[in-house]
Amino acid sequence: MECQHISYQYPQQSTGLVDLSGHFPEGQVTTIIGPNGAGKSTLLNVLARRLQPQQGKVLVGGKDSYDLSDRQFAQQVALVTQQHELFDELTVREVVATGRLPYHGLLSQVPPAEVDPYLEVNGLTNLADDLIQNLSGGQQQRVWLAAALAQEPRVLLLDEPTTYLDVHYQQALMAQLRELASRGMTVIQVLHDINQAFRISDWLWLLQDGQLIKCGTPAELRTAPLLAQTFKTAVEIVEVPKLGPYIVQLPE
Ligand SMILES: Nc1ncnc2c1ncn2[C@@H]1O[C@H](COP(=O)(O)OP(=O)(O)OP(=O)(O)O)[C@@H](O)[C@H]1O
Repeated sequence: MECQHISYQYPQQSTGLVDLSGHFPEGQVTTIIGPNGAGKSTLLNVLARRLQPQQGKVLVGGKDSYDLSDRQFAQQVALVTQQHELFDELTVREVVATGRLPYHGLLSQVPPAEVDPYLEVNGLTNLADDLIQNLSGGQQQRVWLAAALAQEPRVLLLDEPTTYLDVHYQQALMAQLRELASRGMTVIQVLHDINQAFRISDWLWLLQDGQLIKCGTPAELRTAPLLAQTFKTAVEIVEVPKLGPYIVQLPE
């Protein structure tokens, strides 16, 4: 996936995204980081075709994303976000089955055998017949991930996927994302925890005020002056035994 000169402005807003260009390496985990209001979610929504940029293009597999039909796009790109359409009356199995709609068109046409593996791999088999509205936030998050994976996308987009997850499931999710990338999926996520972002990612995009300040490997971006300037706080990078470099925010 690649951005070419993307600019996006919300109605009556001056900020959004300003002339972003860069790529998201195939089969790798990229994390978009930056302070509040930097444009991270806006960028993810542009990549997911939920917001149409006023200028520039997003390329998916070398094609302009807007040259693909809705169905073709959904076979290429899946989004896991915190904002969900009202699916309250659906069971877990039905929600995961919605991920197969780009291949079948109607929920009733989706064979259970195409849903079961995604329930299983996300630990949802026992919850399959429960209504999604009766699940905890963390369980719901796993259902949305399972539905996105059922789309069999080349590119998986995730907005703050760890928000409702406890420490155990956060680690399990990060391991799952690494595994998906190792099998060729391009994973692009927004995370607030920069240490987690640096630890898990192959590639990082650092945004500020709607602009791409720098993209590169964790080693290239892990510099105290760059992070201090972008996040407007003093930081130090310390070496923690068994963990490696750790970014610490210093008291004001
Ligand atoms: N629906 C909207 N309408 C108008 N302006 C918006 C809307 N959503 C976001 N913005 C503005 O666009 C800018 C970027 O917002 P965005 O949510 O993309 O930032 P972010 O980096 O994801 O922030 P956060 O870390 O707080 O989630 C901000 O100035 C925000 O106020």
